[in-house]
Amino acid sequence: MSSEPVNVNDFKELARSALPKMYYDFYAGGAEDEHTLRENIRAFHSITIRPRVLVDVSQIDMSTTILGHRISAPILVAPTSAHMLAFHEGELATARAAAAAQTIMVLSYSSTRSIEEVASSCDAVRFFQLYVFKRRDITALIVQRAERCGYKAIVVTVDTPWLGRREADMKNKMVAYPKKNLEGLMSVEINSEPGVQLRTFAKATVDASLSWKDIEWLRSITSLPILLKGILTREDATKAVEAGVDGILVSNHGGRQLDFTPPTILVLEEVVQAVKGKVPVLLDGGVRRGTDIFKALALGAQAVLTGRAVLFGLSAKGEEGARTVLEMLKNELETTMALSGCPSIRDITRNHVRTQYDKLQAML
Ligand SMILES: Cc1cc2nc3c(=O)[nH]c(=O)nc-3n(C[C@H](O)[C@H](O)[C@H](O)COP(=O)(O)O)c2cc1C
Ligand SMILES: CCCCCCC(=O)C(=O)O
Repeated sequence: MSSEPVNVNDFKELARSALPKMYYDFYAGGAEDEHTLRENIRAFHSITIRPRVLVDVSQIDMSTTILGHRISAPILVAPTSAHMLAFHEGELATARAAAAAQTIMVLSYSSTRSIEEVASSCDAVRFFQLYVFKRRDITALIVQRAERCGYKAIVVTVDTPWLGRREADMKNKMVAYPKKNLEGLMSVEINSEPGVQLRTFAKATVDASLSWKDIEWLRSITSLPILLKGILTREDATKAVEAGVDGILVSNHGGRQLDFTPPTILVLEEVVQAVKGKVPVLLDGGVRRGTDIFKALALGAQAVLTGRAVLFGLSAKGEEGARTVLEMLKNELETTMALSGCPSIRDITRNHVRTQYDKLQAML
């Protein structure tokens, strides 16, 4: 690309040129036919915006709070693994980019920089993402480390009892990357072929028996708020609220787990209605534009998280790239709010969007 990137898709192309194919495919790819991966993005395109005019938009305020923490805009950094494959400073650079954008980064348990290193990289509010391991003692230890290092919430990923089949990784014979947080705690040696090492590792370590009763156990090991990541149905949203969690993240893991799960933006409203405002509902999956963020907020999300957009920025231009991506998304959201007649986040309502379902209803 000869000109400077002006949007996330431009950064995706830069990332494609900057990275070895194996790493690019690991970041960009999804499970099996990648139907959900594509639909996450396409579904945003099926929703139109109903702008209101003659509203005073001379001042736009995108700031909001998540679990009591003020952020500059409702865009968080989703937990993604292995940032050192993108840039030598890895998650340290991402953490600084998130801090510069005055937002929250959720650090992946499978980061290539440790919980402690990221905590001391810069001053910011951060959350920690957790997989529950068969070794519950090690799980508890990791949570304690995150708590001690000042992380403000635990985001428990519940859509990964097994790792999804990522066929690009199989074809590329993707190699395992270091799991910094597990060093000295458990063996990360994997006796399997490149291409399936991550799946083999997940099968050996992640507790596939995890179930609703274990939320109580999670509660017993931390005083931090607990969010569940990977909820896609009203049934599970209701159970999550009953189990006493502090927040829900509507997510299909960016289309990397079960293919043919619905695009997150299309099930957001179902979850929001089931939750009845009892806990915050967040969304990730396919967010590439400020208009996507606006649509998610209109359908009831308190904020969105973005995974690949930040990875593309980091791969293309390191810390500056990750920061630029976050700033671009903020700028696009700001423009969308101004052009839709919404000077603040609370002015964005259900009436500001029209879904395919709304169109069908109107025809009845
Ligand atoms: C390369 C990559 C690694 C990821 N690693 C994790 C992880 O370690 N833990 C987790 O809960 N989700 C992980 N995810 C899923 C993200 O948290 C998020 O759900 C997804 O990226 C959102 O979709 P998007 O990439 O379209 O924004 C990963 C996603 C990608 C692309
Ligand atoms: C122990 C499970 C490995 C998880 C790998 C990171 C991840 O979630 C991903 O999508 O990749």
